[in-house]
Amino acid sequence: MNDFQLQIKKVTLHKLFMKLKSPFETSFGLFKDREFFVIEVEDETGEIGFGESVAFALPLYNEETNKTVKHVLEDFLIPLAMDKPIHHPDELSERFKTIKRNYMAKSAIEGAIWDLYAKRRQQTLAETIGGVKKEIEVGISIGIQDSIEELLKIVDGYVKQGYKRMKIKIKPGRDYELIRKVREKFPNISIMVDANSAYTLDDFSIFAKLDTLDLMMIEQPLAHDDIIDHAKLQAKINTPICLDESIHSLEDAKKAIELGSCKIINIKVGRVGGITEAKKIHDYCQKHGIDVWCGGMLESGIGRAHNVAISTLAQFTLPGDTAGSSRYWEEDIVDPEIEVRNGVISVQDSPGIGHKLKRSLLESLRTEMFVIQNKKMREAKR
Ligand SMILES: O=C(O)CCC(=O)c1ccccc1C(=O)O
Ligand SMILES: [Mg+2]
Repeated sequence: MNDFQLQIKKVTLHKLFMKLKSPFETSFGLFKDREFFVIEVEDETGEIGFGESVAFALPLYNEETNKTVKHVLEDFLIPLAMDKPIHHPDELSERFKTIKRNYMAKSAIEGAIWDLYAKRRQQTLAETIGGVKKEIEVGISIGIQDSIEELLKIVDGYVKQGYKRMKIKIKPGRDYELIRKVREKFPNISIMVDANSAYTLDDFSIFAKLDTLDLMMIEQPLAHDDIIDHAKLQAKINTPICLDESIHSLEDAKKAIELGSCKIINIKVGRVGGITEAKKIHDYCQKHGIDVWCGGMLESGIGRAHNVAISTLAQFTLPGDTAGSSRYWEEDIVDPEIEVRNGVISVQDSPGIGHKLKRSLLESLRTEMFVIQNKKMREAKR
């Protein structure tokens, strides 16, 4: 096991453009489509792994964009990944340490290498990272709607489909009254809200009212880079606060937990720089009794498959934003598509992410492609 190694021969960045089935509105903006990179890594044996970058076209969720991801991958991370053989994917976060932040770029290449590594070992990605579940529970994220009638109808539809919890996006002016009506109509379902950092402590009265609605949690109510005000808010309400945007690393998680800024953490592999860091946060939360769940970034099936794998770790005790392929896409780029049955996904049992890429569909959705060859290997062969 110790003498295992893989050497990266070639990395291909496929930039895709996919139209969403219907627009998705958050407090920071409206998505009508999704532009992102699929990362394909090939090693010296010809084995291939896939990763997905979760950055958006615009820096509205955090500071990264498709352009920064491409720049950082091409100029820094891919050369570091190709520099010498890899014995285990956990080595990469150490190798990337000199490059500050740029977590989504790091996660994109690291994820592809995890998939490749798992395939080389003939294991599922879930097994490779230490997952223990064969099935995971799934919640759904519902964008801001034009009317309460529309919102109630959508919630009703997802309740009937069996989703295990409803997450409803909120923003100032579209919060308490709407959620109160949803709670009134559905007294017994799990409801949470996600503000995507749209409020400040001046809005305390809104949180005091939301606190009466028996919500599972309130996700990232305050600034994207804050943990101090979140601690002040958490001290004044019973509803657990869940942090998303504020947590980029194990260090961030430790500080937030110590301060009492949250009781729950949403782990997005892309936001924390990859699976290795996500596992560290998971393990720490497990030790400290903090529930975690897997967030989503409107991924294609490649990113979703990685999310399913990470969700099989034991401390992912709450349903994640891992709704299936048909939630956002007319047709997904993976085969089989990610399928949710009665609010549950069955974890694939074929090696790696367990889903094949639909190559011709990928090509038809591709707007740009960049191929980076390992020059060292080419020279060695000559
Ligand atoms: O992928 C999903 O289904 C979750 C969607 C979601 O809530 C979201 C989508 C885009 C950006 C941020 C978020 C979020 O979790 O905050
Ligand atoms: Mg969120």
